[in-house]
Amino acid sequence: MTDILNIQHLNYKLNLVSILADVNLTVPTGSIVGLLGANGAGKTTLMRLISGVAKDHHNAITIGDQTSAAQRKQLVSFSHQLDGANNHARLSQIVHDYQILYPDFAAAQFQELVTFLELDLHKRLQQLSKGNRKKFIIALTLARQVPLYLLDEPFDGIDGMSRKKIIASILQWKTDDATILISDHHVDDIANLLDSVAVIKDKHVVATAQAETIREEYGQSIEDYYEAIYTGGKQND
Ligand SMILES: Nc1ncnc2c1ncn2[C@@H]1O[C@H](COP(=O)(O)OP(=O)(O)OP(=O)(O)O)[C@@H](O)[C@H]1O
Repeated sequence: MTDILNIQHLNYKLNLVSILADVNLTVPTGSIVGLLGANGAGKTTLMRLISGVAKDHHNAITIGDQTSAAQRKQLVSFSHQLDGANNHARLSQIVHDYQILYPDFAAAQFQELVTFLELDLHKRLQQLSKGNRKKFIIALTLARQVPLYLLDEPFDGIDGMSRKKIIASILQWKTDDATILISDHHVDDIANLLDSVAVIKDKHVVATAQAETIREEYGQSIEDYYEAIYTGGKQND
């Protein structure tokens, strides 16, 4: 199996402070990988770097065979939380702008996601509950036709029913070739979705493992595996 994402010796500083140090990670095409780490571990920063929103000055990140940020942006759909969006805008307007920005946006697939997630596109962004805002972000993110999707804490603060719907939508709309990197600190939420995990701690990826290996060889749940790393242990495939 080929790797869609390859990160070699990635270092990243903000205001002279080291945020990520010597991060190495490969992600096989078609897999769903959990990027796990405590608050402040660097998950969002890593996703910003992968997507090209934040600058990796040393070309340490390769997607497909592309290392430049401009090229990588075309290959990644990143759930960037709509921070820059106009809160007064109707969802339909935001979708329209998104379509112009991303020619790979599949309108029919987006419409299916909207129906499935029961979103009302006539509403304004500011009228959405936290959960519905998350659902809207998921629908926008998954509607792009790209090899790599980055979902940054898609379940943060949302109820169990909505979580199940979002998980179902991820599974239903994921094609075999699509790869998903999904960050979370509540491992329970995503454990059943994952093919493998990568754990970030102390500025780097300290452990990677297949979900099957964790369960069958280590005899652990993904949550136990993750917690053991955070309380001192360290394991790699
Ligand atoms: N603009 C910034 N300036 C300085 N430090 C920053 C900035 N943004 C993030 N950081 C620091 O970078 C580190 C990683 O933050 P990041 O948001 O990537 O973590 P995270 O794993 O996504 O956390 P969470 O689970 O809480 O969202 C943190 O220590 C944070 O304080």
